[in-house]
Amino acid sequence: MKQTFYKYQGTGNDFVMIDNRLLTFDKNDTKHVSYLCDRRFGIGADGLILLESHNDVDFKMVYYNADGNESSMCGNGGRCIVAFAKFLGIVENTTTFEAIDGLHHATIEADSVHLQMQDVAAIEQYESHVFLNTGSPHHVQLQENLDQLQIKEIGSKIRYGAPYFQSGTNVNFVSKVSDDVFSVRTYERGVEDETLSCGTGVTAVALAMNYLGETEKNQITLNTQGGKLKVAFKKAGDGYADIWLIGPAIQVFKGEL
Ligand SMILES: N[C@@H](CCC[C@H](N)C(=O)O)C(=O)O
Repeated sequence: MKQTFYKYQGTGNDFVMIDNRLLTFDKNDTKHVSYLCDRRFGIGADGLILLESHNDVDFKMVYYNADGNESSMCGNGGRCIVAFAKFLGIVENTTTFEAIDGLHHATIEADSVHLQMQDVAAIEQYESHVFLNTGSPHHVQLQENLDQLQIKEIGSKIRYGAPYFQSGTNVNFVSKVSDDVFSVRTYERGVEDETLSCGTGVTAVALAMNYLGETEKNQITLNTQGGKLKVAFKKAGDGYADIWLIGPAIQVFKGEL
């Protein structure tokens, strides 16, 4: 049986999107997922996302990295699946759905999706970086000469090095533009390369910059290689709550497998 797929992108973080409400997609075939995400032999994407039915909320999101493995939360993918659910007529402009890290609320305003992220209870501060989990694990470090960095090379050393090793982390390099604007480049675990944008990554960067006192603002603009995202949040004890990731989510094309 032919399988219809869609391609979505959110600030250049791109995804194969499949309506799997009839459970026809083989979720255990890691090689097939990585083949579909391959940019030379397949469709090409940073990840693959299945939209499935849910008993209590609007739908369920299942996320795979380009290496074919199911992974933790994808913020840009979360925004894209909300746009996809609207396209399929499952939701209108507000929704609640379940992802691997729990329930997410979202609203749609024109091409922009506002996605509520899970609260962050704690941030670990080290000499040269901070570490936090915004649905996915993120190493965040301030960096000069961001444009000249060999992200794949230095990101991979950090991702596979101590204390992360095989389970790994995503790695974000940040430079301050102004009090409420930061530029970010991200090495993504599971893609094992720089991606043009990472939603949980820019969320981690915005919280980390506030935590380190680099900004007192609670709405930050993040310049990624693929465009601008916004993150809004409230401080809550030692952590952060009411965290929103805001930006475009665009359908690029439709095809058949
Ligand atoms: N692109 C994503 C992050 C996807 C998960 C990540 N690669 C991991 O395995 O931790 C985003 O937009 O958040």
